[in-house]
Amino acid sequence: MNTIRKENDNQKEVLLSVEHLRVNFKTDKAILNAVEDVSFKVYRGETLGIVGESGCGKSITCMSIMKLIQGNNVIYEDGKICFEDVNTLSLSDKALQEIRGKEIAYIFQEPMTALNPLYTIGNQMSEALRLHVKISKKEALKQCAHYLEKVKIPNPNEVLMRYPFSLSGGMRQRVMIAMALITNSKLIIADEPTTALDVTIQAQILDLMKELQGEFGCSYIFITHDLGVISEVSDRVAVMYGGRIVECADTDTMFEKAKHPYTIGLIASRPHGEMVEDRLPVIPGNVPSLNNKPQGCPFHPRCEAVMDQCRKSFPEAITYAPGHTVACWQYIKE
Ligand SMILES: Nc1ncnc2c1ncn2[C@@H]1O[C@H](COP(=O)(O)OP(=O)(O)OP(=O)(O)O)[C@@H](O)[C@H]1O
Repeated sequence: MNTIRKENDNQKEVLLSVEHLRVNFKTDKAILNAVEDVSFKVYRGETLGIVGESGCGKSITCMSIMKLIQGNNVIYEDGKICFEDVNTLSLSDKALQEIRGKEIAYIFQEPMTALNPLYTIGNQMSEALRLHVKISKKEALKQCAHYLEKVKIPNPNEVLMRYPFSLSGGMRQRVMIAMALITNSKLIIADEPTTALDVTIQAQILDLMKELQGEFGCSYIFITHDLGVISEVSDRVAVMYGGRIVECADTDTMFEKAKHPYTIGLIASRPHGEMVEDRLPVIPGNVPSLNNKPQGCPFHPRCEAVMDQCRKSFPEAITYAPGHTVACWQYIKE
């Protein structure tokens, strides 16, 4: 049987390494496995896209990095999350507070999740900065205006005095990006940041994020269910299904040489420019719910290439080619 080869790091510097992460939720009736044995790396200055259908565990995986999951029914059963060699899962709340918003920032689909409607933008941005940097309020506001300019918000001094509800969705998302950059975050996790925006604003925000990455050298994890967005922004892509990463590769390889039947189906069902048929192919069936996950590979009930082994156990990921891993029994030779 193939053994797992170490991923080819190509001398790139690892910023974040998630190893064998398992996240469960305890309910009255059962323990639900939301994330199972997930491992991936994020290199300095790159964008990793995480893609998969709703409920596959993208957000829970990424929120675990900063232990952001609400509620006391969450169990980090196993795994390690090394951010610059610190295991964030083992940190106290106080130590995590130091990292949140400074080293690692999380941008949500709906910025109002993070912005307080009762305070002005200037108040919130400057206080977020002053949590991590010892400067006067006046100096902080000056820096805030500078960063609002960076995210191309016109009249930044006027915007600093406004309340979040008086800004458009696109403007609020720009404010969130400015807040992530002002503290010099090394890793920005963007969770469907453009899904709620219309297409032109979405394109502007994606372009802006790319431009700022060039200037600030930060890394992004970009969570989305939209393969079009992934192909635009990502250097590498991890595909999730049923709480697992089923395939990971650089973006070109993923779109041209995907190996996992789920990835192949996902790419085939994507609207594209040269469509000759009226209908897009769809992957039959639905994503399994957490309390009804099939044994073995969670994709097997929907998979056209299903084999006996797929119903019994989930395969270990193998390195199909340098930098390209896939977890599918088809590629494991006995
Ligand atoms: N607090 C919780 N208690 C129980 N189950 C939860 C809790 N939070 C999330 N889940 C479940 O964990 C699974 C993974 O959720 P997650 O939000 O990571 O999915 P996702 O891939 O990000 O989906 P979406 O694209 O819809 O946001 C889902 O089935 C979700 O219902």
